[in-house]
Amino acid sequence: MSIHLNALRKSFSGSPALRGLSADIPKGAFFTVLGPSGCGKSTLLRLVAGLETLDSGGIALAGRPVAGPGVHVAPEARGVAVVFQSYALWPHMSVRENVAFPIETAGASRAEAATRATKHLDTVALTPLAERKPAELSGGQRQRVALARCLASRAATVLMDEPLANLDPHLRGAMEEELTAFHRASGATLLYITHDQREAMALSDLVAVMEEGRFLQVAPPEELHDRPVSSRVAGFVGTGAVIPAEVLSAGGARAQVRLGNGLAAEVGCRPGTTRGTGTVLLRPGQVRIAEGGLPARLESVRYRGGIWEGRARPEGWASALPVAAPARLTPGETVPLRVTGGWLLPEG
Ligand SMILES: Nc1ncnc2c1ncn2[C@@H]1O[C@H](COP(=O)(O)OP(=O)(O)OP(=O)(O)O)[C@@H](O)[C@H]1O
Repeated sequence: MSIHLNALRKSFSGSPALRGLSADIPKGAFFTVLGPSGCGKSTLLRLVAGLETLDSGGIALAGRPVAGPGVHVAPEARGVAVVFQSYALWPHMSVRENVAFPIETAGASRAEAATRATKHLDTVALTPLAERKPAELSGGQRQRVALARCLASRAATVLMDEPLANLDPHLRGAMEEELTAFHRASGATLLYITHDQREAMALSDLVAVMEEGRFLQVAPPEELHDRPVSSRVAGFVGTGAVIPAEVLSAGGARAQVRLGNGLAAEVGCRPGTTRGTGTVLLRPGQVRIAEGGLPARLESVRYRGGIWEGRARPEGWASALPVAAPARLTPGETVPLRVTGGWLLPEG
């Protein structure tokens, strides 16, 4: 079901956690909230789940107001399932019972609950471990039990608070696949919380970048990466450099700019951009080593599996440019740079 968030405000002892946050999350979307620790992500999720009450604003699920002035629908009546970082499994129940129990309490017969539990344990490849207790499982396996329980609940909306945070990197990759499969299989609307930008990019249809109780930008991952609204958003997503620029001319979605003290480039921009000063975001792939380019000294180099990424500073420049190359780069060497892309930031 769709989730409508309208001007949400919430303070704790006078300090605001949410400061007028609004968004429309379409039915069936994988919607991720990305932001640093303390920006209000868990507060938002708890408000949607009904575990906190709003100070002002309103929340509607599938068009039905569930929180707002004079309205507070109880968590169990909202039709949402929540997966916390801690998984919240019942320790005395087997894996199978952990999945079947909520189905039974929701009114299904014992036989029906057992059938559905079996089906969903199979989906997350846990059938061989169905009779174990949670204590006898790895972190990733526990996570899969929590996912199976979510699938079995047939909740139309699933809220997930950093569900992969406790897993090692290898397991995270596998669990990302599970999450994508889960989303596809269930057709549920997912409100997913993370502070890991790589995870947000890999999983989501839409990402909201959150800072200090507000969304700075809500967009599909590619748009957030290639066309962020501000240097703040650019800083949350991917790597790169923000360079002062002079806009020489602009037409449609392209602008001719002069970067730093004289490097010419054509970059993307919002329609309606005018001449003047601005800032340009350059991603590593948008600066190439090419004959006749501006000489720059490599200050640092990192191997990224298949490509080398470095930062190179042209003489007299205040900031270094990101550079990517298929061949080995060596710190200290001077390389000729050409800019082959970039994005003029709308808000500096
Ligand atoms: N129950 C509470 N009582 C008092 N302050 C709270 C409470 N819950 C959250 N806060 C405060 O509200 C702000 C937002 O907290 P929240 O847990 O939503 O952030 P977060 O983005 O989820 O952080 P993290 O990524 O570290 O979990 C923080 O300053 C936090 O200290």
